[in-house]
Amino acid sequence: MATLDLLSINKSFGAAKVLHDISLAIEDKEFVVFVGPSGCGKSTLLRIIAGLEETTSGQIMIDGKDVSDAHPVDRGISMVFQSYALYPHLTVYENIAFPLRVQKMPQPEMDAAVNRAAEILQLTDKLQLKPGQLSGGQRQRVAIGRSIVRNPKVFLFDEPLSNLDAALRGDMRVELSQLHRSLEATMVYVTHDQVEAMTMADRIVVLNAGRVEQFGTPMELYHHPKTKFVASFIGQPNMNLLPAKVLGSDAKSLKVELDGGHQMVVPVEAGLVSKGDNVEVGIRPEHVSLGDSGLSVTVNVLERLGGVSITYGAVGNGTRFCASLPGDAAIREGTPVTLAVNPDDCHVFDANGDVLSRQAAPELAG
Ligand SMILES: Nc1ncnc2c1ncn2[C@@H]1O[C@H](COP(=O)(O)OP(=O)(O)OP(=O)(O)O)[C@@H](O)[C@H]1O
Repeated sequence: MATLDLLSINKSFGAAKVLHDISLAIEDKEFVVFVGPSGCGKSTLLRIIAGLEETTSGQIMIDGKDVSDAHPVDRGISMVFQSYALYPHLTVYENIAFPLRVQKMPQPEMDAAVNRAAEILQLTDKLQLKPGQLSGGQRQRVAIGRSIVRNPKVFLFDEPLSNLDAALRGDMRVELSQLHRSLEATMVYVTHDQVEAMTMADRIVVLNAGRVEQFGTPMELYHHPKTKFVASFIGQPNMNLLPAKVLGSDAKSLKVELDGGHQMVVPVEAGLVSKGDNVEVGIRPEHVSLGDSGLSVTVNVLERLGGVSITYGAVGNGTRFCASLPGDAAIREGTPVTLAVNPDDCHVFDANGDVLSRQAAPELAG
């Protein structure tokens, strides 16, 4: 398998610049997920790695070798598409074997390679069927099988699960994670679904308008988002962002008043923020609990999922607020509740959307 390095990749389509100076070092055997909203450039970046799209400038290195000008088939990569791209008139065996037939691989070797892939993907008893006789999940596995037999240095996946229903997507997520472990392969996976990113990735690249917003492990992004964009993109339900005013600060903490009047001291450095400035305080729905003091929230909609109760309501001047409370929480639609918030769990974003650095030990600010 292989390392994959992107060095200052820029891409424009005519006058439109869609990728801005992207540099990433992806390690051998890593599962890296590119995630971001529609149009942020993730598919273009993947296609550039595959050689299906040219860069405007920058270099692509696979295992330390510059492949920027190499033909796609010479890069040692294999790509699985959202659309499966199977041949409907060929059997599963022939679909998986297709790249090996093109290479004119001898039949015994081809049988061994296809059978191994079919075994890994639990398709052994489907090899003589046509794609039309398979479920969506099985078809996607055939497409993955066609990648595996090529024994690539790097696997690329472009939204491979988006045509599947929710339950099957969940199963395929687990299968892909297991596949990654058993193949010990370097994999790059594109999705707009942050749950896929969080559950499968060793590290996630969050893209925003053609720029890398943050590159880190799922838990780094969840606990230490560098920007409001990352904070609100990672985590489900989305992080709440409450307008707040800075009342004061010292070296280690910031005192704020949230929309709705609740005041708290958050253990973050003030940086360039000072008294009177407007900031936003990020509070994850799962980081609040029913309490005697805290945020006063009117519950508009309540979704009881059994394990958790999700409430959608409003604080202060109507700012939306979502809370995820454990179990069958004792709350009712249309009634106000008080939600306790631990300042250690809060994030503060300045007017540019950048997070204020966190301090370990909170201290009261004046
Ligand atoms: N061939 C092309 N010609 C012109 N513009 C393009 C071309 N391909 C992509 N773009 C533009 O580049 C930007 C990034 O597109 P890209 O498909 O990489 O986004 P994405 O993040 O994968 O989005 P999605 O999740 O919707 O697939 C978009 O603004 C898109 O319109």
